[in-house]
Amino acid sequence: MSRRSPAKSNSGSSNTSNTGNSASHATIIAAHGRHYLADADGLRLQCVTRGKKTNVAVGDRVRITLTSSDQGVIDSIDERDTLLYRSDQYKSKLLAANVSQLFIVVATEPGFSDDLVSRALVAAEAAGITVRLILNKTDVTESLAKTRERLQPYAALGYPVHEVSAKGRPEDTVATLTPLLAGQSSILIGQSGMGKSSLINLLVPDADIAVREISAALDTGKHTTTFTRLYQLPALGAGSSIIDSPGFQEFGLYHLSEGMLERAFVEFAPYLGHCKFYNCRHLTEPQCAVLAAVEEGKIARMRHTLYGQLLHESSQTLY
Ligand SMILES: Nc1nc2c(ncn2[C@@H]2O[C@H](COP(=O)(O)OP(=O)(O)OP(=O)(O)O)[C@@H](O)[C@H]2O)c(=O)[nH]1
Ligand SMILES: [Zn+2]
Repeated sequence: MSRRSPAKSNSGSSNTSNTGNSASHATIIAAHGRHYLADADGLRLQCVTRGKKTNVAVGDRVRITLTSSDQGVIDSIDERDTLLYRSDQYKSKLLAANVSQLFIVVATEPGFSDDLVSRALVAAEAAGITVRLILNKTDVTESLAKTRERLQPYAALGYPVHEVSAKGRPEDTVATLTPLLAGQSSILIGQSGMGKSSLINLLVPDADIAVREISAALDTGKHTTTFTRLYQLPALGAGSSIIDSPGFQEFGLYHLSEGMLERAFVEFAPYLGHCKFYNCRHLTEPQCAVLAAVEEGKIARMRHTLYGQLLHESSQTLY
């Protein structure tokens, strides 16, 4: 995958016409290495890519040439609406394609990382995806007030915070989240221990069975929680789905360009274009409107510091 890659995929050459096998349109519902599981109108297909390609993501709509009744080869990827990915200095990892919204799950305890939350927000903004925060474990009243306070800066930026308690008030939790999921392709991410699995189990009644099926089909062995998977939610209307992505401990954004970065910090928007230098990087430049806003307390220092860190990452070579 190339640096600064846009959300659109190259569809590749489609050569479904002369293989003699029937071709199918399908959605990728799980990925494990170079092995994928696709859903074609309820039919499960184990697929591989051609050659060594690994540019397929969960959520991708693909064309598959069947090699048997339940196996196939991915010939092409349809153009993507969105693509969420992370990257370190060496490689990028596709998280999900075609999602319309990202839920970041945090909890009253254990504590969450502002760095990871902000990185996820930036990744979503850069990909053009709506973001919502879910505050889980609100039944843990001792740390509720403090956690709400920590989330306040994100709420002030316009990111909705939805309070739930997967264990304490499961029915209310479902009632809160169901309308948000209807008609959307959503992805749930969160640090370990925030209650993401508990939420998925509430929202997807047969999640356990689905995971066992997927891991058998992909032969993932015991590592059943280490792959991303998509669950269709037909009861919530056509096109509703939710992607469970394994706990993220790091969220590198080396692929974002400087221009993408400054726009992904939504609170910079009123100041962009008002710096003395048209190519201002908002780090140390004189008469920088962004730095002035930080000084005046209009932009949180924590966020500006992260911006500087991400800018630094973005200047590193991505191979
Ligand atoms: N008090 C309380 N505990 C909860 C709630 N939701 C989940 N937990 C507990 O928090 C712990 C972590 O929950 P999981 O659902 O496994 O969390 P996870 O985010 O999927 O964590 P990983 O599997 O490590 O990625 C478990 O012991 C849950 O029982 C809640 O609403 N309230
Ligand atoms: Zn500036």
